[in-house]
Amino acid sequence: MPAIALIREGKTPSDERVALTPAQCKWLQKNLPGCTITVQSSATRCFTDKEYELAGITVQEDVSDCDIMFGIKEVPVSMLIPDKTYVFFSHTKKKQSYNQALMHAMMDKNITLIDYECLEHEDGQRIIGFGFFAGIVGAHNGIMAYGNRTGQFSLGRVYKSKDYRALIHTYFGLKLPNIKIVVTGSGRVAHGILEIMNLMDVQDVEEDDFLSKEFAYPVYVHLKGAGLYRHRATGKYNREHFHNHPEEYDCLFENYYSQADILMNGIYWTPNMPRLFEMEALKDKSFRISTIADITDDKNGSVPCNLGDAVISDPVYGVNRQTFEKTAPYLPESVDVMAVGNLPNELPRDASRYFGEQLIKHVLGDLVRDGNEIIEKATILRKGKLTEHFEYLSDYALH
Ligand SMILES: NC(=O)c1ccc[n+]([C@@H]2O[C@H](COP(=O)([O-])OP(=O)(O)OC[C@H]3O[C@@H](n4cnc5c(N)ncnc54)[C@H](O)[C@@H]3O)[C@@H](O)[C@H]2O)c1
Repeated sequence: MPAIALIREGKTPSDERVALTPAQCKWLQKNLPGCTITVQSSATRCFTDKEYELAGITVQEDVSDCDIMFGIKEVPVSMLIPDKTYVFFSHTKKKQSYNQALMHAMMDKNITLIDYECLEHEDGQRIIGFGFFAGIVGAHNGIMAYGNRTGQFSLGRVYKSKDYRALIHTYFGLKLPNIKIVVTGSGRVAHGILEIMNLMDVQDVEEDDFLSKEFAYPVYVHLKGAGLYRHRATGKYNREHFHNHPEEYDCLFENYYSQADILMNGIYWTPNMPRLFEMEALKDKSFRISTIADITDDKNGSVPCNLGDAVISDPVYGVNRQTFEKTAPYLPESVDVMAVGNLPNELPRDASRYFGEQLIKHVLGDLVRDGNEIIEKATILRKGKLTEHFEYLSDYALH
């Protein structure tokens, strides 16, 4: 059986997440006969070297004896070991220019690349991801930003809590004002947002009521699928058709921006999908939203006033409603945007545990045995060459 390594993250700013926790490694070594895991030592990983050692896992600097290298973020070229199989989020499948050099290096080094993002069930639903904790952290940060803007309540930073359980304790006694929140999306991110809505005692209301009433308590409406999109000609929504022809649909969010205080965006978006609103809408006096948590986080994407990644240490900025320029947060003439690309890193231990569970449940056994169709379809490179499913990357991979 191929030997597994958990490699040290090398990207800057450093990421603390890891694919398997010490307890999960221990469980695998016991329950998956022949499985051996070696952890490359790291000073910044959310589980310390000591924690892995206490779980009976070998920790060392040199992992060149291993066969399958599990990481999270892009592996720096200087850290790539030739002829190995790497599994990480490569961010190459959309021909991202900032990772083209990495793609070339992996080809030169004869590497087999499996990308977590490309692991999909037959119907296209992604199998593993960090979205749930992105939704948790993003929703918290959105509410926190609204509190900072209005001075009506105060929430601390997520990363200051030891873990998710400790975070939940900080909500004790929190009483939100009578705000109206729109939550969008249907995947893991949306689930994480809804979890925070429930924990903060924000009530779920129907679309019609949200659009026509004010409430004596905080409320949210959850928009997805038919609640968010309508075919321009037929007036209907069909999930499969929408996934294949999103450009034929209108977005219904426009009806909501004059009725909501906060937008929590968790949709999956590509440039051929309609945006939630256009930038000009910010000038509209009826645009009531003052805080946007764009957890989806596509720059100038579904939320056009997402002006680019903010960072965990400074997650909120303003966007002037007339000039559309970036400003300090919490100004009267601006809308606040919270859009950070690595939100789960505010709760790295919980996010890693959640990720590892999915990895074990759906992928790892088959990966170390003979592989399967799902893994095949997520294999971008085999021994340095593009696989059939990723031939469309050939111009990007050419060098
Ligand atoms: N800011 C962050 O730190 C962070 C972290 C994780 C995810 N994200 C982003 O949030 C967004 C949502 O992520 P998620 O984890 O909820 O995703 P997910 O894979 O769990 O769910 C995606 C949902 O979108 C739907 N969908 C609509 N059109 C689709 C299409 N054309 N192809 C595939 N699915 C389509 C799917 O049916 C599914 O319900 C993604 O853009 C993701 O990159 C951001």
